[in-house]
Amino acid sequence: MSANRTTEPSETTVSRQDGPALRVTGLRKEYGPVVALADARLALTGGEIHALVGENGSGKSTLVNLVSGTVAPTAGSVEIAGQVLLRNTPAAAARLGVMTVFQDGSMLPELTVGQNLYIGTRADQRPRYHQVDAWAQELLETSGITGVSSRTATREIPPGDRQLIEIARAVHARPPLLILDEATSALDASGVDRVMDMIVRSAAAGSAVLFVTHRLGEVFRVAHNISVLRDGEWQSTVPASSLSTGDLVDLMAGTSVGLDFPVRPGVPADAPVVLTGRGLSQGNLKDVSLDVRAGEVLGLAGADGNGQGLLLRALGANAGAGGVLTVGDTELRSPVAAKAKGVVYLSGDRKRESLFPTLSVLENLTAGVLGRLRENGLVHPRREREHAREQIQAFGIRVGSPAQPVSFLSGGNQQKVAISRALSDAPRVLLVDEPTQGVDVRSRMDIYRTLRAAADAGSAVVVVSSDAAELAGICDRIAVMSRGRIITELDGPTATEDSIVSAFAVESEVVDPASSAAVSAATSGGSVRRVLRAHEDLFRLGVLAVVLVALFSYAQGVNPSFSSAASIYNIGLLALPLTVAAVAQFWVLLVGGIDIAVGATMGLSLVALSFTATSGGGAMLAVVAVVTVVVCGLLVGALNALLVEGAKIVAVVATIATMGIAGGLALVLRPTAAGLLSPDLLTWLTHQTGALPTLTLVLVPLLLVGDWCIWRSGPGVRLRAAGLQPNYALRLGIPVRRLRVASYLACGVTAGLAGLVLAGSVGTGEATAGNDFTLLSMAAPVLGGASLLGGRGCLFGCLLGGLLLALSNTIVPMLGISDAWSFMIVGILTVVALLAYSRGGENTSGVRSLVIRVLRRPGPAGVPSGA
Ligand SMILES: Nc1ncnc2c1ncn2[C@@H]1O[C@H](COP(=O)(O)OP(=O)(O)OP(=O)(O)O)[C@@H](O)[C@H]1O
Repeated sequence: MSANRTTEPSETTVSRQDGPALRVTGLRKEYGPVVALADARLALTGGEIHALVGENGSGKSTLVNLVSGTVAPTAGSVEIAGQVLLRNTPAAAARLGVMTVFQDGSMLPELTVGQNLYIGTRADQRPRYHQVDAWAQELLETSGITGVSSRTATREIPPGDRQLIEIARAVHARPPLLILDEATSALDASGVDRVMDMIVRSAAAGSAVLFVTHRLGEVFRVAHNISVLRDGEWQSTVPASSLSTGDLVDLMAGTSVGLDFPVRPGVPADAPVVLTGRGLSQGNLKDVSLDVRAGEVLGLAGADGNGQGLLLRALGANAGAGGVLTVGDTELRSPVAAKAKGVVYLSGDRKRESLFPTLSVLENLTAGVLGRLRENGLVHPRREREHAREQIQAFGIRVGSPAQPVSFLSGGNQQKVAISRALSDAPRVLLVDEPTQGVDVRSRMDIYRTLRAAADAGSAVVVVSSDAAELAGICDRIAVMSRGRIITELDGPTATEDSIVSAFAVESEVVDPASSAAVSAATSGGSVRRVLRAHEDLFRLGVLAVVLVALFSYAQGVNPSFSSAASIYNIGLLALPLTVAAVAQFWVLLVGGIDIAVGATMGLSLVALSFTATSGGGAMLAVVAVVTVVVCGLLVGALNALLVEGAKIVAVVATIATMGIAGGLALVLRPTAAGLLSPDLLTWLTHQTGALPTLTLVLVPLLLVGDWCIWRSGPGVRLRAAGLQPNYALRLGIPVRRLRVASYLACGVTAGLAGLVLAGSVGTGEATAGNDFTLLSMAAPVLGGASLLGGRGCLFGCLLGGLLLALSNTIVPMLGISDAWSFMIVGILTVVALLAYSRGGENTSGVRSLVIRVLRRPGPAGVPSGA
């Protein structure tokens, strides 16, 4: 990664337009009693780089969200390139020319880099989908990102590279208004250089750039003008050249702020070693040995992705790391053992690993010290509140109420909650990754003082930071890493930002730029595992196919006539309605929904057919039958969509209600089975070609074409994105709600068609005939690889899942055991699939996801600020 430190702001790069690229007037946003932004005003012209600064919680991200259309203002207006933003949606803002890189990113980990670039680019600027990889690779290369392949799964690349790619995507679009909200927070010096370079080039090309950051050095490097917010109120807009850093910090804080690093008393020569690592290895972390002593602050420095993060995790006894880690005489083999010995690890991935986003600020603050807050065996609410209040005061956490969900806090305030919790248990060793990411200057100083105080009180503190100045300011000792090894150690008090950077820059010149991705990928296992992860969905299908073949062979061993044409045909007939019901369920699972009413819809359709399709033949009968089930399915689907997306009722609850309504209506119409269906219809539905039902032969190509559309087309990727991360998808202008409504309708229609297929074997209007499919319609797609969290699986998997269930249903009687076993087998198979597919990744399909799904409210939740 080439460093470029010559990006000076220059008035000559500003090409002024007639009107402003952005004009914000009287903008106000209230969240209940919290006034996040009051009467904000701002104006930017094309070619201008405008920094927006303020302390944590001052309203910067709120302003960004309002201009980007992700939240609606309480009052005021946003004008982009002369046009008022009338609809508060990201798509509307994007149409007016806004491109935003959000504080917490919007790259979907489950998609490839190329797919992410594709869905984040305006329709008129992206290629046809089959050219996506080549187009994305070129975009990466022209942006100077050379170590990353467009085909790599985004989850495999480190956060810094993700951030760079996202910025490159936004800059490449040459938008009239480019917004970067703390877009450099995960970047090291060389990454920051590139971003500064991109910003300057973007402005030179005519974009107005609104740049939000806590790194004031970056502000003075590129900004022409600076606007300051304090406590949600606009303070002033001034030319960058008229202020010093100190003036700006004072303006942000509203008071004079000391910017001196805390005094380092020095670590006594006889300070005991509290944590020892020997031969620590994991992926690209190579055989590192290290002693950490009581009372010292040890920094781990290096270019992004050279093993610092892995070493810090290994020191916290992260699972999978090789080597020996000891505290005193005790060897630590797990994070739990480490925690018991006072070794506390605080991840840099705040959102996923450091906080409980749905719990309140109070619960997050007290989670680590509940033992101390007990009285008579129970946690005492008053002591809990007091502890939370003390921490809020000590760390200056800006919070409406301690009962607020922590995800509603601004990014910097969330970081303070995480740090405060890590410190509240007086750890023997504190391991912190990026302690001040997203934190304002004043709070940064508070955190430095707190870390120093912890060390002075006898704790050992190990810090990874991409900010070399920070390490130089607070560390007693700095271990510099390159390519997974410690290459040198610097004495903290005499080390400077420059000496640290040059120590690893010398080595970095020969570092393979792809190594950062490689090091990151190493956190999740070796190359075989990586290949498996990359083709995980295919792998699941393969496993399922093997299980099917094994079951079939077993059954044939027990009963040789099992492979006869008649037997295969019967299994096919059994699997058909199951597969179509599974496909119905799959549509909603794909976008993160669930439909309990699939079985009831099938029953209702069957009953309706018993009124409309009892006689006649030819094309007319076919049309009547299809129209009947489609209308039934549409009605149920529309009701589901209305309740889930309109009334915002949790999907499980809403569709249970729909199940009751559809099932009840079917019973009212046919209290007992009656109304024989037309013999012609039954003949069509059960027609045989070779050893298979003809409908199976029709279905298979349809499923394959459907899978091609889902996995290999632009709309398919956008649909999956809506299921994988609705909040991110929404920001990228994907109409998540519309897609969900469409999915419920598609689910209803397909469930109606499943009812028609079922009619072939039932033959009469039996209201309860679909009941078994309530569970089976969920089990089959899950067995076929679908995720209960959305965005995963395929239609062909539904077929294999349906076949497996049909096969197990057929085999049970052969074993001479009760039919009741088939229900248990379905349950057991589903749980096994959920457990087998469950993993600790970024979008799991495991038991955890089922719990989340059941508890989750529908619709993309309000995008948490800075979450
Ligand atoms: N969805 C929400 N519900 C309730 N309060 C919110 C919500 N989003 C933001 N806030 C509050 O609005 C205020 C401003 O938050 P905002 O995220 O805009 O601050 P910020 O200046 O971007 O801070 P940081 O630098 O820490 O990211 C904060 O007090 C925050 O708690």
